[in-house]
Amino acid sequence: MSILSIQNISKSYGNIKALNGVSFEVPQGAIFGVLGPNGSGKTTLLSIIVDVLKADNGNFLWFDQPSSPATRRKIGTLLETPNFYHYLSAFNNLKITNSISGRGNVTEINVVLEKVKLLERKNSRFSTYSLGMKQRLAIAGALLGEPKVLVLDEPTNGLDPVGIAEIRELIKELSIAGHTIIMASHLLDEVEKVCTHVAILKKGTLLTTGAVDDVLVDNDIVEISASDNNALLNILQSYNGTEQVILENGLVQIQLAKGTARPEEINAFCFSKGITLNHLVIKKKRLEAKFFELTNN
Ligand SMILES: Nc1ncnc2c1ncn2[C@@H]1O[C@H](COP(=O)(O)OP(=O)(O)OP(=O)(O)O)[C@@H](O)[C@H]1O
Repeated sequence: MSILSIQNISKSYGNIKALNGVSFEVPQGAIFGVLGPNGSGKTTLLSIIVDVLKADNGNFLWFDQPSSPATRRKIGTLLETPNFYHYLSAFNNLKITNSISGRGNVTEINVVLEKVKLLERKNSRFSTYSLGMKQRLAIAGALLGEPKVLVLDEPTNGLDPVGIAEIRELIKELSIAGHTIIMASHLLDEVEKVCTHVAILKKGTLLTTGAVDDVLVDNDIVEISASDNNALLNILQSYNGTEQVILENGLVQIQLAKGTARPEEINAFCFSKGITLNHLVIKKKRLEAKFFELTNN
């Protein structure tokens, strides 16, 4: 079953097209990253799927059903930092969250505090919390009402490295505990480390989506040269399996799918076409380079 199915969603603010016909599916149990640079439409998309904003076109289904109070009860959201009271304890702050949102009940508060590892500090004032603890408390608030799905907008934004690591660990633990997680991020590294699936947005358009291992797979790059690199480029047009062949810094770069680089084959192919190589090196394409290429081309 697909937890969320987004179909052809578009949204404009005046003449700014924030989302342009975006479609993708979030599988059950995924940690799904919505990845894109600033301004690519991530917050707009998350706001639409939690009914804070209305799409101009397109629709979305939660648990194969149109959005309704019943589906919304199964979704915990954290789109912006909640306004917790600084002079109250974590426990009392969550009591207020519970009474305002109507989600969950008071007996659940200790359970969600335990989940985010704040139970021991439940009576400490919010003002004594580190930024990472404050964010974990915000996630605890989103966990009230036992949601099946958590929607988090840039959950590690503004945190120090320790806080970031804590939140990433927590997200993985919540996933193991059975929650499907949908999170926006502008950090490729974060999506690689935390997410199982990804949708990459650029200026409101979906560039690609799928399992992280498939979408962000490393490519093999074979770098070769000969005395006449233009002739080399030319013959490679008929070499099977290349994804891209370019001339860069005086070397010919052949991009191949991961694990398909066979240097002896390329060497033999060039030789059979009358070209002797004077350089042959295999490299891995950096994921950053791939992300840069995806979002810039
Ligand atoms: N209320 C608004 N009024 C006008 N334009 C808006 C509004 N909200 C967002 N936009 C514009 O829509 C586009 C998408 O913004 P959005 O906040 O969804 O992107 P984002 O990927 O979440 O970016 P960021 O990471 O910076 O928050 C941007 O060009 C933004 O300036």
